[in-house]
Amino acid sequence: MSSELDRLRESIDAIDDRILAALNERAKLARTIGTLKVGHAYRPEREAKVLTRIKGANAGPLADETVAYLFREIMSACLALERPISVAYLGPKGTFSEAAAKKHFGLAADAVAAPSIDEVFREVEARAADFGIVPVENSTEGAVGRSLDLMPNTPMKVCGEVVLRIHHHLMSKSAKDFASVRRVFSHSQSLAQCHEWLNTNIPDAERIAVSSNAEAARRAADEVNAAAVAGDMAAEHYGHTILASNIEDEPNNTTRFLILGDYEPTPCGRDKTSLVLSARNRAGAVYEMLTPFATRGVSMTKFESRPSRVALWDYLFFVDIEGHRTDANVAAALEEVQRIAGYMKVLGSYPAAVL
Ligand SMILES: O=C(O)C(=O)C[C@]1(C(=O)O)C=C[C@@H](O)C=C1
Repeated sequence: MSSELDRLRESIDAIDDRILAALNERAKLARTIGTLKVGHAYRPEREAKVLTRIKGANAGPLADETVAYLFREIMSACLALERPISVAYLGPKGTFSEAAAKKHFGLAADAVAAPSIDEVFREVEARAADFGIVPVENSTEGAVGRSLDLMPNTPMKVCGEVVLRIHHHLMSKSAKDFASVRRVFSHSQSLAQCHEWLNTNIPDAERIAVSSNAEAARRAADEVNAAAVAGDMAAEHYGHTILASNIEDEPNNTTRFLILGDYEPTPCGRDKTSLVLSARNRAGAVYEMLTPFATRGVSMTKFESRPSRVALWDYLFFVDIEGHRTDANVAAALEEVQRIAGYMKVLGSYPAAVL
């Protein structure tokens, strides 16, 4: 006699068959689309539209974020069937950059660890990887200088952004509690982001800054009563036990990454454009240079200055605006800014992060 539970499970099996058939039908269409495309099969503007549409169409009870993640993976698998893609990230395995690569491209993409931010740029420029992902800013620690410094000279385009909530955990293989932790390894930015928590909970443990959180997890795994401050992926990769979760001082700790590649996305409706500018060296020059954005109704979402490294007290300005470079008001504003600025490079127009 079939119980209520068995009947419900049979219904789920029948639905799973329909989902499976629909998934394969979708995959076949994507594969055909793949044969029609020239260049990269990856189309971030289309992916952003699919995810935005699915979130809008979702009737629940699954959350919009949940269905978006499921469709992220479906598209990742469909893309791999068209043409597998590789993505260089700042390694080693277990870094937040790897988590950002997986969040943006899904699990079917081939994520390749590079030893430095410079090497991520080089791999994409040399076509050793299809795309690269680099961190550009953290909500508590500010700009990632090296990523910005390499932007003006790369022939690659910015073709996407990823926003990742950063959760740090205290993890160890050998220490069973806070009291037995003698040394804590982490990247200097992460030690800074967890400064208050470390002062309160393990004030006597020595803090050692290393090149990445993943490297910290590796070092801590080899040493008795050592711990690391790192993320979930590093804990999993090095087999640590998490002694305390989410120890970052700022609960909204977020890092923004940019995707680099030899591809210029067309508009998707919710786009951003990244630029580098330099102002002529006279009073009011920066104000004057940015005025066309205000008069054309273009919103600026980021303004960051960095020494140009060409002349003393000479600066480059990294600016993000809303809209695509081909939108009429953006194109008109850029034309005026170009005339006023000493130098302007459009790094790329790309879909604003959906996930
Ligand atoms: O529409 C396309 O161009 C596709 O290749 C299909 C698809 C998808 O699965 O929806 C797959 C990969 C692209 O990055 C964008 C979308």
